Amino acid sequence: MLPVVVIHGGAGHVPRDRSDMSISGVCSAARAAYGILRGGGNSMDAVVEAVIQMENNPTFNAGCGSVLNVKGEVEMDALVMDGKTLASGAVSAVRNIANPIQLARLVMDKTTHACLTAEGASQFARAMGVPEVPLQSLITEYARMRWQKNLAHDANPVESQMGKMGTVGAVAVDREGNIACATSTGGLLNKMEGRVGDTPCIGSGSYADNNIGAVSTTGHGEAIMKVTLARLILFHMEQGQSVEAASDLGLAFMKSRVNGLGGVVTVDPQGHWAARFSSLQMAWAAAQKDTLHYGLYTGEHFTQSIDVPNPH
Ligand SMILES: NC(=O)C[C@H](N)C(=O)O
Repeated sequence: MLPVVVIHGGAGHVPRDRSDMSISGVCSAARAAYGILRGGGNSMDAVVEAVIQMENNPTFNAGCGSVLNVKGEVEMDALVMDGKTLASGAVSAVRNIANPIQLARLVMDKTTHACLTAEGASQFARAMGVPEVPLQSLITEYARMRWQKNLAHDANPVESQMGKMGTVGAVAVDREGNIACATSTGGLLNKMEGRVGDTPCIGSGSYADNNIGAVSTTGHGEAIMKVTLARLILFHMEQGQSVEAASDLGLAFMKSRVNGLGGVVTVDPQGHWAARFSSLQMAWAAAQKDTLHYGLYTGEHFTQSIDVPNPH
């Protein structure tokens, strides 16, 4: 069953004209991550590579393409976790960086801390030689249009949040049985300056433990934090539930208890995997045994050989 990688491109509602781009984005990321695993690479390198690809893809709400805060600026959150040691690294409210997931990994590898935020994170990035990029290079026309639309008096903030949630994440198990996860986001549209969501919070935005499995989450961050969704799902797995049942139990609890919608990708140490969501859609892809799996709507599950070019 090993190795395996599972990717999401955010829970929410993907407008029809953007759905092909979302599917091809998650499939490319899954293919790249699986290439690393198939070549004997480790799960941490695989999930970070997958997330970098999606941060660089303007289709997703992470890196370039991030949604804008109320001031029209980009502030991003990211987290990585290593299931072997339970080491983790996160950054929150970072600006002017193309790949927050790389900075999160540097926090894990090069500091004794678990999370750096805002200006302190920028200073650390400079010290590590991570190049600064202009704010404008992270802002797409689409993100600006949605920001402006949402400032209008008659805007429906709930509806537009669900319009594009687009956070990205990946979980993987490598040949050695080591498990890792990575999640990255621009957060919620028109959020307050300084708002930190679930993504950089261990146990909410993701969690990985070689003994249990890993989960990367997406959806309404405040709801995800209330139920610590990633760890909740792993708790159900510890109690003997399958990856699929545990994911559904966690998402159902979040819906019934705090009225929150979202989605997850989940793996266990044997390589069983699931991509589940309570939102209308979630672009997802998985790669295992040289087969690419992907879907967007509830119940959708397409497969093809990993060596055949992207479906869209
Ligand atoms: N798109 C998302 O998944 C949003 C993210 N969970 C946040 O609230 O920051």
